[in-house]
Amino acid sequence: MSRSAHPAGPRHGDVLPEGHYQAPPTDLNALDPKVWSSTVARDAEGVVTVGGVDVKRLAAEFGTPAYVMDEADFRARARAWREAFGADADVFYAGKAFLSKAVVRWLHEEGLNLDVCSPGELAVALAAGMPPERIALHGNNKSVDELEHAVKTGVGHIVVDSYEEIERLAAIAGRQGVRQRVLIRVTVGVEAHTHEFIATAHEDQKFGLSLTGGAAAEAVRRVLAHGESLELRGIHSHIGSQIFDTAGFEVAARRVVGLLARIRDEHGVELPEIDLGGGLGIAYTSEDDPREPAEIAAALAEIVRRECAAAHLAAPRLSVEPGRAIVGPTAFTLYEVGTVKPLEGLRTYVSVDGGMSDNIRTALYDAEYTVALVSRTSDAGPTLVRVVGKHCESGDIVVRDAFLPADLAPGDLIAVPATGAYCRSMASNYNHALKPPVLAVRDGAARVIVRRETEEDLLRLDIG
Ligand SMILES: Cc1ncc(COP(=O)(O)O)c(C=O)c1O
Ligand SMILES: N[C@@H](CCCC[NH3+])C(=O)O
Repeated sequence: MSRSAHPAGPRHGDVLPEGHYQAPPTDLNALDPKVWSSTVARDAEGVVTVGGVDVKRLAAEFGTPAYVMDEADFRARARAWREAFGADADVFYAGKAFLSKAVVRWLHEEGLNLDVCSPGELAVALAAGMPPERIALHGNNKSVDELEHAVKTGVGHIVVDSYEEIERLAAIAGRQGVRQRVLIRVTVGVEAHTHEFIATAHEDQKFGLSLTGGAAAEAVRRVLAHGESLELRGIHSHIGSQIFDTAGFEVAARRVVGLLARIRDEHGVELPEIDLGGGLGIAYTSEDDPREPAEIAAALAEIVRRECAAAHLAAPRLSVEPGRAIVGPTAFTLYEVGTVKPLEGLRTYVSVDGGMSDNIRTALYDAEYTVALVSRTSDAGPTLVRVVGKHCESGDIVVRDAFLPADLAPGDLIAVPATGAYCRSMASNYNHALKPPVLAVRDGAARVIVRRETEEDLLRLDIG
């Protein structure tokens, strides 16, 4: 995802390096099904509809900016993951990607489990009725209070991430008279980003206990030593984000299974579970080619089966934690165009009524998005645009370089697809922006599942 040709991006009229920047689309009115959710279409007037509701109606009724979530698409993706992994594996949706009570209910109904990584996420999960035993708790610095609450709640398992946490949790479970199920998060020395992975390069980060450095083995000893209050169920690894192939998972699985074999040899215990985490990629632009859940599930199951057979271990139960791959493609962000500022010889700056407060990923990760005019079609030719927000930052960019029709005008509605993951969940109140609502659309009806913030919401926290 590097942009080496021009640090500032392409200029209008540039010959763009092939495969590096998004090329001008042949049809600006077309909506690539790779990046738009499955019910998105244009009606006879050319207005984009989702779940049978047109975006002009959504904007009129609920205002902009708004995250628009395609409920049928979300459910279908969740179900596809569940079915792909089958009865011998568990799918834990990673709530950090996006969580709300409605989403928890959909997940529950579709038979998925939930990974939470904070007391806030746990509260939403419980408020929406997710059975505690189907919740896993993550985090690299869980407080005593958080652990006490999680154990009391009866969460299915806790993924421990440090020696301190093992000692704290053992004491807490002991006091509560329960035997808490735990997985140990290990650092497998694999850093995976899209097509590449760099073995051993990922030791230097805050998550997990190092396999190569021996910390993982020591954590195993410590958890087993607390056998009365802690039940060691398995090993957890998570290798990165927006990954398109399974090569990194293959290395991770081999190393995790290697640890399982050592645990059997040293402690005489065969652990029944391994969790390979999340990180599977989605299409943000037409150039991305994610793999289907069935293909990923088959590949991961085969990797684990092969590695276990080689180590003469019975294959443990596998779990995965996809977040982005389920929720990312299910939503787009709907904006109204406020200003259109052509910069001669460069590009046209299109200002929308949101920005880095509703999508920080472009500024934070140099993430790539695409954009479309959705309130009408246009026969005008493509013009190179940068979609920017209304914040006091020159880095307040939503879509760095894309093409929109040259007749784009204030009042038009544009939408950025694939914003279901890590956009609302990472939204901020910078410049006292009000976080946009999340709308769920299905079968011709739209409803608010997370309401728009109000100035009263902001002022309520401000104790003058
Ligand atoms: C432990 C863990 N599990 C699951 C996920 C979900 O990742 P993604 O949304 O990329 O699938 C993350 C986030 O990267 C994570 O840290
Ligand atoms: N938040 C990141 C990924 C990190 C997820 C949590 N470990 C993103 O938007 O891509």
